[in-house]
Amino acid sequence: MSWVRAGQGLVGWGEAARFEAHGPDRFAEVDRWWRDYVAGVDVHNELGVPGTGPTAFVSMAFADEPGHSVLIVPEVVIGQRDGVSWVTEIGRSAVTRPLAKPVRRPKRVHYTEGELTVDGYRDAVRAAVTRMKAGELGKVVLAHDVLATTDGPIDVRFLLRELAARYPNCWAYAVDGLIGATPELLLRRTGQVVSSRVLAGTTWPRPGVSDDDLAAALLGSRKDQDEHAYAVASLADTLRPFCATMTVDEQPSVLRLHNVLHLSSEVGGILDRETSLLRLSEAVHPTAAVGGTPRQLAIPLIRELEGMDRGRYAGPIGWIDGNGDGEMGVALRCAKVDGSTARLFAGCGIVADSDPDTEVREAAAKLVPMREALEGADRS
Ligand SMILES: C=C(O[C@@H]1C=C(C(=O)O)C=C[C@H]1O)C(=O)O
Repeated sequence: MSWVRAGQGLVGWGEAARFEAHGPDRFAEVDRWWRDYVAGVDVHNELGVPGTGPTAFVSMAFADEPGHSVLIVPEVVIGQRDGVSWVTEIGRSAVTRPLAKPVRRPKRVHYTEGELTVDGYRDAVRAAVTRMKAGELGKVVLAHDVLATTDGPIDVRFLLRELAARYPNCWAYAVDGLIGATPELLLRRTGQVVSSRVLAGTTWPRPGVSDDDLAAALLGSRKDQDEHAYAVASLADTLRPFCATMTVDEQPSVLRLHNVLHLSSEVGGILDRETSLLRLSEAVHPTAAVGGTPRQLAIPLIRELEGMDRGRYAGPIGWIDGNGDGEMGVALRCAKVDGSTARLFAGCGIVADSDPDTEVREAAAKLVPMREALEGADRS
């Protein structure tokens, strides 16, 4: 298990406990189970900072149905933040296990279409544009999948190492077979303080165009600004009821990654009452960065047009501690790994002005991180 950005974060292994939940009450059920678990453990904690003491990794299903959500309490958690490092052991001592096996790199990777083919995706985007031009809704985020098969079992540690090296600005995560490097922070809670990094509006590198020109074009694009504004408003509107004060960036900035550039806004708040990160995540998920606007129309439309189960892709993923603090990212730029296969996902926000072929290319750019990680491509 992992949640690491720029060398800081948490890594865990072993399984001291696990809880799974389904359906619309999944956040409340995981929250309740975690509170009961924490109440039942005898804690020796010399640091008392977030991410120490009882700590669990969490990965929530995108949709109420289908899909399953999971919380795992590792036997060992290694943490590092602001020059402080720690080890947490849960249950019997597991640090002194026999040495782990060497990290294995896949020798051969073969790609095939997923449940929603690229042509099917283009058709879905076209259908969504028609619905939005008719004024049914403002934005919907549609995704498709790609299957990768390798010559032997995929070593999650190899993928994490590759992702962390190429995307130091993203959170390299792994929870129960869902691996990725997300640039998007749904919510961080540290005591009363909450923050979020909302992304929506994307471009990608092309030969002969400088990153500065790309960034300027993105900032100047009405369509991307509109997509972005929907996402920021959805996060801010659902978080506001929990906050005494809130700040929202007036203008987005540009987040530059090596495969894509995004419009990015920071939202911050001070909670007006004790609310766990899980319950806050329940309120804000799915933002219009991965769902749409209005949410109650976008979610059924996603199901209708994608016709596939997203599973935990685009759901909240991260860690929580015994005080209800933690960090939840949006599970993007990821793959669900199962033995020697990986199911990669990527999606794009669709508005009335979207062009289906351009959205297909944007989704392809968002698949790059996992493809590079699987292939162990040259990092220079
Ligand atoms: C849906 C994805 O990404 C989201 C959609 C974006 C967009 O449409 O511009 C940008 C960032 C993410 O919020 C994905 O990566 O699969």
